[in-house]
Amino acid sequence: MRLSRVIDTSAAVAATRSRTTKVELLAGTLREVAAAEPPSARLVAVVADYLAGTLPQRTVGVSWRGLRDLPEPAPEPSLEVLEVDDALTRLRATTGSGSQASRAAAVRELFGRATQQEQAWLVGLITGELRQGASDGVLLPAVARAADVPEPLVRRAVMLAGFPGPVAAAALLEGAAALEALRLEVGRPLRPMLAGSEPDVASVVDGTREVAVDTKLDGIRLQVHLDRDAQTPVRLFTRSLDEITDRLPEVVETVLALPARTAVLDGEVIALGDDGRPLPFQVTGARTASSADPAALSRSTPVTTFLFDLLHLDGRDLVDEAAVVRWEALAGLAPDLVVDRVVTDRPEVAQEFFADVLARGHEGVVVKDPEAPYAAGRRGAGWVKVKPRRTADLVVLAVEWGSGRRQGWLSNIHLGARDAATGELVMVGKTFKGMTDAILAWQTERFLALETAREGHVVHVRPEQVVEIAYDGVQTSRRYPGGIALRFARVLRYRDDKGPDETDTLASLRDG
Ligand SMILES: Nc1ncnc2c1ncn2[C@@H]1O[C@H](COP(=O)(O)OP(=O)(O)OP(=O)(O)O)[C@@H](O)[C@H]1O
Repeated sequence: MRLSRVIDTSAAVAATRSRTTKVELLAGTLREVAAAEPPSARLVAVVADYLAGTLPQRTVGVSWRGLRDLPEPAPEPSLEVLEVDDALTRLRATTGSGSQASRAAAVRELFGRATQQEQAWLVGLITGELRQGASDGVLLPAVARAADVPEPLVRRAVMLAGFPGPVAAAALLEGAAALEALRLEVGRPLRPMLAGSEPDVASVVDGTREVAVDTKLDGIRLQVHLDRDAQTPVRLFTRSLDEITDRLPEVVETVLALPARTAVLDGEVIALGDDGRPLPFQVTGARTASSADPAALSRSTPVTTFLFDLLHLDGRDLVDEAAVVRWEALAGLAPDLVVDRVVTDRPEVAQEFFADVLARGHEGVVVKDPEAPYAAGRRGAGWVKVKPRRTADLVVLAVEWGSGRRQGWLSNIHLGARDAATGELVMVGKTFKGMTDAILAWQTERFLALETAREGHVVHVRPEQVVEIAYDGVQTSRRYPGGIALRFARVLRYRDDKGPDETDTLASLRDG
C-alpha cells in the first residue's frame, strides 16, 4: 500500500466531524490493506499505527532540528508504507551508533522521495506532532468493523498488547480467536488503567458501599515488569509505555528485592524531601527527562517507589480478578511499598483521609471499587480521582487557529494574569481544554472582533475578555515572563461580569 493512501484516509478522517464517517473511512482502508496479496501482518500493523498517527518504532531519535533542511519534494507519490517503515527503522539504528552525517543522509534519502504532503506528514509522525491521528475511540471500532469481531474483544486485546498495530493485524488476518488467545506478556507493557474524575469525595463515597481511598501521589506513573529469567530482569514503562528502565536504577534495585520470579506491577514514583513530603512535581519529572548520568541523579534526587496494583504474579494473570484480590496479593508481595490507603464505606472517614492527604502535601485521592477488574484505556467508575480544584479568572491575550477537528476555529487561548507591581498582563499558560463546540464558535467570533495583530497562526487580541479557568496548581516556568505556568488549565466559562482589571494576579496564583 502506498503511503499517500494512508495519508489521504488520515486527512479525510480529520476533515469530517462525523464519528460514523471516520469509522467507515478507517475500516475501508484497513479492509483494503488486509486484502493485500500476499497477506502481511506487518503491513496491516504499520498501516494501523500510521492511521493512529504513531510510529511503530515509538521513536527514531530525530528531532525537529534534524528535519529542518529537507530536500526538494518529489513531484509524484511513490513511497510504499513498508519502505517507509524500513527507512525509519534504519534511521533509528543510526541514532545509537551512527554519525550525524549518516543520519542526515538517511533523512535526505527518505524525504527526497516524498511529496510535499508526505514530507509534512512524516515530519509530524517523527516529531510526535502529527495532530491528525485517529483516536482509539474511532480506530478500535474501525478495526472491529473491518475484521467483523466484537469491539470489546479488540479493546481488551489492545489493553494487553499496549498498541493497536499488532492487534489490528491479528484481528484482520486471523480473526476473533487470535484476539481471545492474546495474553498479558511479562516484559511487554500493557495500557494503564485510568481514572474518572469527580469534584469532591462525597460524590464517590456516599455510604452505600465500601471503597478504597488511595493517596494520589503527584509523581510519575510506572509499570514495572519483573522476569528473573529475562536478559533484563526489571523493565520500567511510563504511562505512555515508553521504556525508562535505565533512568531509574534505584527503582530497579527495589523491584529486584521483591520475593517473586515474575510480576507486573502498577505504581507511582516520586521524589520526597527529607521530611517525607513530596518535592515539586518538576523534581520528579526531571529524573525521567534529564539526560544526565542516572546513577548520579539517583544519589542527588532519589525517587521513592509506591505500588497500588498487581497485574501478574509468578505465572498467574490477575487483570480479570476483582481489585481486592489484586490488593491482597500485592500486600503479600510488597507490604512496605503499597501506597497509603483506607478502605471504608463511611463518607466522613474518606473525607478525613482526603484532608489528611492534602495536609501531607499530596495531590488528592483515587477512590477505587474493590470489585472492579483492571480495565485499561477507558476512564471508568473503577477508579475515580478527586483533587481540590483551583480556579482563576484570567484575561485572554491571544488565540491560535485550531487544527484537525478544530480547523477553521480559534482554539488555543493564551492566558494572562496581572502583575500587581507593574500593572502589566503577563502570560501564564495556554489551553484548548474544556471548550465545547458552542464555546469554540462563540470565541472565534469574539476574538476576531478583538483582533489587533497576527503572527503565523496566532491572533493577538485586545486584552478584554475574562475567562474562568480551572487548574491543578502552578509550576515555575522559564518559558513565561512571570516565571510561573498553570498546570492543566482548562476553560470553565467566559465571564462577562468581570473586567480585565478584576482578574487574578501573579501573586494570587502563586499563593494558590
Ligand atoms: N494511588 C494511585 N492510584 C492510581 N493512580 C495514581 C495513584 N497515585 C497517583 N496516581 C496517578 O494518577 C493518575 C490517575 O489519574 P488519571 O488516570 O486521570 O491520569 P492522568 O490523566 O495522568 O491524571 P493526573 O494528571 O490527574 O495524574 C495515574 O495515571 C497515576 O499516575
